[in-house]
Amino acid sequence: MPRIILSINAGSSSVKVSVYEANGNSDTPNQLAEAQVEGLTAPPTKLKYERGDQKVKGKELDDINTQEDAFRYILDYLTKDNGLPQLNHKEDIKFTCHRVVHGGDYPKAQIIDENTYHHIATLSDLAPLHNAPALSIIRAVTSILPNAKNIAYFDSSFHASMPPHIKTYPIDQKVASHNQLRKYGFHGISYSFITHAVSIYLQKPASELNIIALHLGSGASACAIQGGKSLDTSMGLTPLAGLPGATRSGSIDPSLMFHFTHEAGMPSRSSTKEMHITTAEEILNKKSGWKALTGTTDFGAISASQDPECQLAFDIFCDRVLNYVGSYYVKLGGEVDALVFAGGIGERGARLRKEVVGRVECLGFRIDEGANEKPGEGVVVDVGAQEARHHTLVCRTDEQLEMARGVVEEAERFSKK
Ligand SMILES: Nc1ncnc2c1ncn2[C@@H]1O[C@H](COP(=O)(O)OP(=O)(O)O)[C@@H](O)[C@H]1O
Ligand SMILES: CC(=O)OP(=O)(O)O
Ligand SMILES: [Mg+2]
Repeated sequence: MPRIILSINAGSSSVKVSVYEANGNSDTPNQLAEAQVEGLTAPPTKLKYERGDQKVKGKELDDINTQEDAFRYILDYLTKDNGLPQLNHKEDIKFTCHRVVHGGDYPKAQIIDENTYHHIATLSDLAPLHNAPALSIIRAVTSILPNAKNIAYFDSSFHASMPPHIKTYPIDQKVASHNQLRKYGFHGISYSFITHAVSIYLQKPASELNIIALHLGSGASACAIQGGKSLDTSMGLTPLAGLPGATRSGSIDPSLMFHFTHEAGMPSRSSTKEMHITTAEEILNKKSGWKALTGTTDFGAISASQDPECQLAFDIFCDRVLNYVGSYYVKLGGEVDALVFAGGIGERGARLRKEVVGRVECLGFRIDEGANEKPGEGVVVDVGAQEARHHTLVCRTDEQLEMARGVVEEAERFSKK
């Protein structure tokens, strides 16, 4: 009998849930449906749904404010869809995969039992927009689908390969080691998908593939991938470091906060029993980025606007992205197969791609304007000019599929306990 897998991706501005059917002898899960609630940081939230030819796009929703609300809404929607009889019996859902952003030192996916749950909870302060919402969904699944086995996939695992001189911060090493203060890096489930997809597209084994990958969504990061493994990435101990995002400042001078407010070190009023953050962390994670600069977190609207604040936000993003493309190109010794754009902004932001690629022409990249404006169908699409030295690709990343594939691949390990 086919097994049903529910794959849940709780991002900072969206929740995406895909339903798969996996047959015993095939290693590729077959997608039955995909539902997405987006706009959690820019209400009204909207539903996108796809099952075969059946499509719903942009249905506005009321009273959906958190990732848990979004998940409960989606599960209800899926189970009420008459065209999805596979979900009529909740007990048929054998596995649920959960994207958990901060997994500390976990090098691979884990079955969620009491120990893993508590370990993920202890990391909540280090991913204030992510771990607690993911745990709220895990709790909901445990009560609604008691028969499903919950597996956590960590955004940080892909970066376990970063060498010590890249993951170590130059601070007192006793404190660093005691408090586990190092660079972890995130968006790893997406980078793993991208590596696999680009390796197939370029017909080059992943172990020989060098790419500069940009996952640009509500949270944005860059990754230098060498021989299919993470060499460096822009996020750090927390997803705040590196590129700016919808509500995040990205990297700033660490002293800035003490000049911004005298209350920087005080507990934030939005701290909860599960998650403690300081006022500084609250400001830099939730009240900065595109929201602070322009009043909206919708980068599509920012890119289309002529307002000076939007133009400034756009220019800042291009500038910070360039910092990483340039330095990762050097770290990879110029041996780069492709520059890859992914995530909501990377996949849909033609203007941003054009601007960034235009600025790195000196490195051998060049955009094909027609292909860039309207990238064709497919998981990976070339938007670079034919004569360019390196490819410029758009990859429609799919974190849910990456997790579901992992479950099928490791079904034996996950079925044991
Ligand atoms: N046409 C567009 N051009 C640029 N950015 C866009 C466009 N459409 C959507 N976006 C942006 O994509 C981002 C969401 O990306 P996504 O990767 O789905 O987010 P999340 O981090 O929640 O997973 C939002 O900032 C949204 O404004
Ligand atoms: C790690 C991270 O920032 O994720 P997202 O872009 O989904 O918020
Ligand atoms: Mg995301």
